[in-house]
Amino acid sequence: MDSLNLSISYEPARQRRPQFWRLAMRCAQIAGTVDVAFFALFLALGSPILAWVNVVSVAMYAGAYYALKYRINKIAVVLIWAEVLSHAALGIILIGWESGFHYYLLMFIPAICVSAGRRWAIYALLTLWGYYVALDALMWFIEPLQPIPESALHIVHLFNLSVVFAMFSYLASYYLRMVVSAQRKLRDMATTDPLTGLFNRRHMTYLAQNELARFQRSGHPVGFLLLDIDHFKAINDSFGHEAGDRALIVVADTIREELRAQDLVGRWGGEEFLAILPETDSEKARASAGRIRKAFLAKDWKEMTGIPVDMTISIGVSELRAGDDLSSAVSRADTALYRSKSSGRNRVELETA
Ligand SMILES: Nc1nc2c(ncn2[C@@H]2O[C@H](COP(=O)(O)OP(=O)(O)OP(=O)(O)O)[C@@H](O)[C@H]2O)c(=O)[nH]1
Repeated sequence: MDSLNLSISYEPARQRRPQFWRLAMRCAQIAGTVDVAFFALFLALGSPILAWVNVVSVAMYAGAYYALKYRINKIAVVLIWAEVLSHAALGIILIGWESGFHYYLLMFIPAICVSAGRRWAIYALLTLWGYYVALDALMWFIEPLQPIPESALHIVHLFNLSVVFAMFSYLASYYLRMVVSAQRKLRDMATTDPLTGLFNRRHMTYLAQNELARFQRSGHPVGFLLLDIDHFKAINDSFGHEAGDRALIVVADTIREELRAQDLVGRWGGEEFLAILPETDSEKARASAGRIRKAFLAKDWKEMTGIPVDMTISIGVSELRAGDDLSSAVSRADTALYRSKSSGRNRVELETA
């Protein structure tokens, strides 16, 4: 965990959380558009100073947008902060607390929490809180400098409230999507072999334990195939590791294609694969293994991998037995695989009774 934190904190700031900066760009766009609407609203309500404040705001958001586009994130952050803080203060001092301009300050809370380190986040949150309270307290003592009619004030309040509601909802759903997609990526990374896209050994062990538990409950048969490419070292040695990797991908696809959707296939070691076949006894598992072996023979390896060698595979087959644990079933398949290798390879061998 510590090493993970270290690696994150040593990344350059602009590369950190790129989604955050993309979101900031989107927000600058939305806020600029809202300020154009504000310009029209305040002109209509007879408050020209606030109308022209919005022209400055639009310019600041446009500046922030282009700063983010060219990755000058610090300038963008300063522009956005300056805009929101000054706009909220001006709006409140000119037409009153009831205008609801202070709601915009609250939008900084989630932004600070996701973008700053913990210490800076605490300082920034305290400063924001102080600013918010100071504005509130100020308005107990002074009257708005440029009051607008009460009905107009209600309209401004409703407008501000609605914009902040909409933006919070948008931000919340955006972050939810981000978290869900990050979770999915993490799960894939934890369970999948990056080269072949098959399950990795750790996840296969987990899935195998589930199958074992199901077998112990229901007694339904579960077949195991241990598959090993023949003379794979020679392929690496003759054509290079990258060619070997290409071949491994095609091998994985071939195994996957010949099995059913409910069968579980994983990369068990370098050029060794494990398949778990639910509801399959050893005879049926042997038939599946035979299909895979034949598919290897039928494949045009040169066309698929660029390697001018026909690859073959040896397969050991076993079936879960009462009292088995995972390693005993795999180990019987391994013994059968060894027999298949020692009897000349390109064969399917069944475990002995
Ligand atoms: N390209 C590539 N090669 C790998 C990978 N993992 C393991 N290997 C290679 O797989 C080869 C396995 O060699 P051996 O265990 O001697 O087996 P073999 O040459 O297939 O011989 P038999 O299994 O006896 O038929 C080694 O050369 C490993 O370097 C990988 O991810 N990519």
